[in-house]
Amino acid sequence: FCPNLHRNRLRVGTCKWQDKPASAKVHGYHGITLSPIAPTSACLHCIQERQSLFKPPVTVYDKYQSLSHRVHTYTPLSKSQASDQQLFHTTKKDMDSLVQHLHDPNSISYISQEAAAAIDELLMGPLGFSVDQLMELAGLSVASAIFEAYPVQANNRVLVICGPGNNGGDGLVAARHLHHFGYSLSVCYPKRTDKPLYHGLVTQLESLSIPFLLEDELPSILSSFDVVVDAIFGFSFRGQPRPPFDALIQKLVGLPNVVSVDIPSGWHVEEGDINGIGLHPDMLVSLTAPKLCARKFKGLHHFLGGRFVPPLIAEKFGLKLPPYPGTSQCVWIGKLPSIDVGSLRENYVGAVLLEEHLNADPFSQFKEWFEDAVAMGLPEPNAMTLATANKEGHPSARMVLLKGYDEHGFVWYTNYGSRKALELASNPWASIVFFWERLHRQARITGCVEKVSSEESDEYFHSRPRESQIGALVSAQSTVIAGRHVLDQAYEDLQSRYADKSIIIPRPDHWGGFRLQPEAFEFWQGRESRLHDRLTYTKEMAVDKSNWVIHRLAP
Ligand SMILES: [K+]
Repeated sequence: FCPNLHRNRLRVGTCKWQDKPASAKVHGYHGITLSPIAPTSACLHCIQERQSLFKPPVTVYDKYQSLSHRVHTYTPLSKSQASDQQLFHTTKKDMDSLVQHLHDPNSISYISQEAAAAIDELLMGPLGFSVDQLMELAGLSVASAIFEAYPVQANNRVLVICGPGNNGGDGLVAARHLHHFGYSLSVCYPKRTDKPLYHGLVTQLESLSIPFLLEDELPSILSSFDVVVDAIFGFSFRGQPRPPFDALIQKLVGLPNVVSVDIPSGWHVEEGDINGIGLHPDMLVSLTAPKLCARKFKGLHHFLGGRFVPPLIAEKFGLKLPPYPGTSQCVWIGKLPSIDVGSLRENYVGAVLLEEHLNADPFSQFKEWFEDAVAMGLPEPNAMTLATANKEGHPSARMVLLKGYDEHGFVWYTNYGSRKALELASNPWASIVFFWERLHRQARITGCVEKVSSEESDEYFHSRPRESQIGALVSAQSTVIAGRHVLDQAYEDLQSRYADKSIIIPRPDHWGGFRLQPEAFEFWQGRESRLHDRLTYTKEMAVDKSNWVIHRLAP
């Protein structure tokens, strides 16, 4: 199962467990006990347990086949990773459009206060929306965007400060969703609106035992929150903030990780901070369309939410808005940050690799990790870097796809005239490396390489799609060619030669498999503060050469 927090749904279908007994497994700090087949009450209990135990900084990996648990909206360099699922569900046109918006934020419309109010009226008048409906979607967008920018593991404690209007209502809704996403919520709502909609939202939060804090309680504890949501004023704000909100807004000035809903509170809706309030949030979630003041926003994260604008409104107001990826409720519209490569680092928190967890046999250990990578839905978990060297010791490395593994070794297929094949012919030693980034894991395997039997190559060759078979025939890999047309022409010729699908395409002699027979393995588990776990299996030091000897290496 997958507690698919961000997408507002939970997969509770039948679990797929590859070649494994129905067993519980402990990862890292917390054991999550998974029921073998139908994840019903036991799993729901796990989720509750996960939410209550899930204090930062802990990562728990789910071991069952699932959708990627992270869903993303193209946050460049966000702390989260772009999900392949999401990419696949986005059309090429939308992708192009998104990329264009990322590179040119001016391609998005910014609207005036008057236009925002007029859109509001249209939506809730002739277009048939109700306020609670829009508020629900707006609040969900805000919660989704926060989930993207401030992952729950590292930013668990969230305070939402709500104002007296609909912006405050968005905050109340967002608080509820954030609670369900696994955050620990507190709300400050000093001037409650006396309307059934707001009473309902407050009751919902109270039923989740979310504490409501008085504004007097805030000064001493504000810094204890990881994220503070400013849902005080939105597009109807005018003039100077009046008490008690003036003082409340001042408490947000200078705080890190402030998220403003629609407008940074106290800012003029069109001109920005002309009141000299000094609030400069880290993140802004514009709703429906960014307001003019958002042009002055200089924070790290700018998202657009409110995925409900019908084309009629976009046409009437000449709105240029980016497409939302996949099923996402928000889309990144910030400026691409300049990249300091040296500062790109991930702190690997969560899982551990201890000697007592390790299989005595490295092939079983690899199998377990490989299956974890598959179960996590990682893209191309079988992609590996293959490093070879020629007889002078000059190295070369490239990515290849693992096509099989067992106790005899690790197999991939290639062109026997390629650089790697030529290098292997003169120096059979090679190294392969798998990096499963989302699991913070790396597996390194070194050994001697030999060609697989021609029967094995034949079998694999004929299992490939016909187009790939033709591709293998076409490409004299690693040789210099005059241009792309050489390949296209040869491909076309062969396609017509083998147009009759009953003709078996012969495997060319220059194409086949290699098998690396391991002499050494290293399993690397990223840990906090660079104190990673590294456990090796080697043979050469073993007294009995058939046994593997395990050592721990300093990280
Ligand atoms: K606001």
